[in-house]
Amino acid sequence: MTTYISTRGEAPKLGFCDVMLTGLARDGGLYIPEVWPQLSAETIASLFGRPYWEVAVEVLRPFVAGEISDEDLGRMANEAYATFRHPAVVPLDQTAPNQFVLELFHGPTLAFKDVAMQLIARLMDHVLAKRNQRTTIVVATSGDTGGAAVDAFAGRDNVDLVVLFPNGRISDVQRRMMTTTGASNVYALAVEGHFDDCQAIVKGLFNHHKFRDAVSLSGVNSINWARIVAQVVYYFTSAVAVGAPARSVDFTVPTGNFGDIFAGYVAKRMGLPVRKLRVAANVNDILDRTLKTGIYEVREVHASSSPSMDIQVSSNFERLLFEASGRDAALVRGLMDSLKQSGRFVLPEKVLTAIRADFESGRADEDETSAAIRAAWRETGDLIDPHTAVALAVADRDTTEMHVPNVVLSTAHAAKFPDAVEAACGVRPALPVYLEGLMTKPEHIKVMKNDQSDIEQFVLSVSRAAKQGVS
Ligand SMILES: Cc1ncc(COP(=O)(O)O)c(C=O)c1O
Ligand SMILES: N[C@@H](CCOP(=O)(O)O)C(=O)O
Repeated sequence: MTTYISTRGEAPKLGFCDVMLTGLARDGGLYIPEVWPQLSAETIASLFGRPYWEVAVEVLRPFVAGEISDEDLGRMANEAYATFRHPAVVPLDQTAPNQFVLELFHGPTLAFKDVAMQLIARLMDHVLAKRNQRTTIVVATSGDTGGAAVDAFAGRDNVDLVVLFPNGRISDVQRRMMTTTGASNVYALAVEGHFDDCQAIVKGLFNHHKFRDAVSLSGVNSINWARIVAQVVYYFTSAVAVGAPARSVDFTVPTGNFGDIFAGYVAKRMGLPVRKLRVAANVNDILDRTLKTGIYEVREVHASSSPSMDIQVSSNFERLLFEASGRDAALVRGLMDSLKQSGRFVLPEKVLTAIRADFESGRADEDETSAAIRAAWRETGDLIDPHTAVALAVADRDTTEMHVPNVVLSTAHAAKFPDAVEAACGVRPALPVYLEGLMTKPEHIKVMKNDQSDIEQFVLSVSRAAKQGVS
């Protein structure tokens, strides 16, 4: 059985199912496997051409072994990816010599979050039912995680889901995906603040142990290891499609909370020959600045046309700090304390060097993002979303090694951001037919102050776990 340890070194070691239900570690850190599972070159080569759900079983098996059987995992993966509207689940397009675009937006809510969320909703339900437990999930979203969670968890018997989103800072389509479900176990809260405020509240709830135990709190943000591991799968499918393990591959990833690109790092640690992982940031470029200067410094958040990446505090960077420091939990605790107290920390030289061995970075401003949307439309007739456009702009400008295939992650469908796309190229993307009613359904939203105790009161009032005394 794979065991998991916290990046802050002061929480109990857990197995996969407990890690998945726990979310944030009790010492405020993030869980990571004690030992990185390895896939051999033969196993990686054998993934070529296989159905996506089968590859998911191969990649996830070592993380869940001894706790979830292959048969159960296969059944849940099969069901999860049957909800996608493309037979390849995550098709790969070639757009230039050695440039490929991985379309991760064919799931029910048109963003890459569906890839992990459809699977982990089934995994959580499976484990909760076996244990006869209920849970209360509180999730923070800058627009996409929330919709994916609502779709995946609406109507499930063992879960209440509370979604916190920044009021007025997400697209109408994103908001409606969270507010129109009508499911009695889903609550959409519009918080008067930024995404970082919502994420800080969620972490605050986890760090309030009495509250956390009273409502049996779980999280499905990328603080949850299960989210990361489910995202590792498409790094394998796409790399194998462009020649791995015989060839190395680069990835360019539109980045905010650092979960998606960290999944690429996990793939590399498991044996996938990844040369560089390229962080693509929008104007909220804290990670690009950090990689260039070694100083992680929180600044004001600017509203951009790629709102899901309007983030300053990137949760999963903590997992990378842990790895790049040689798993020095005391160092991670010190850096996180400094972040809390002063909004910044300085990376020790050896940590920065280790990070730069695996990562590069770039940023695209609003004009560059619009130009990338226009260029894609003019050159290929494809409408791309602004997050994908940030990555394409960075890939086109900052790729340093033209002989290595570069896979750009396309993380959302253009129709989730119709105003930004239309403003850039003059064409308004239409929602797929199955979502046609979305813009006219009644919405259920509660506006909340940016205040942890108000949110706690709300969650307590809706949590059936709390009412039943489950801890
Ligand atoms: C469409 C889209 N692209 C990119 C990102 C950034 O991904 P991550 O937060 O995993 O870095 C997000 C938000 O997570 C997103 O919703
Ligand atoms: N961009 C995300 C922000 C939350 O990221 P997560 O991967 O930690 O869930 C969003 O769309 O909500």
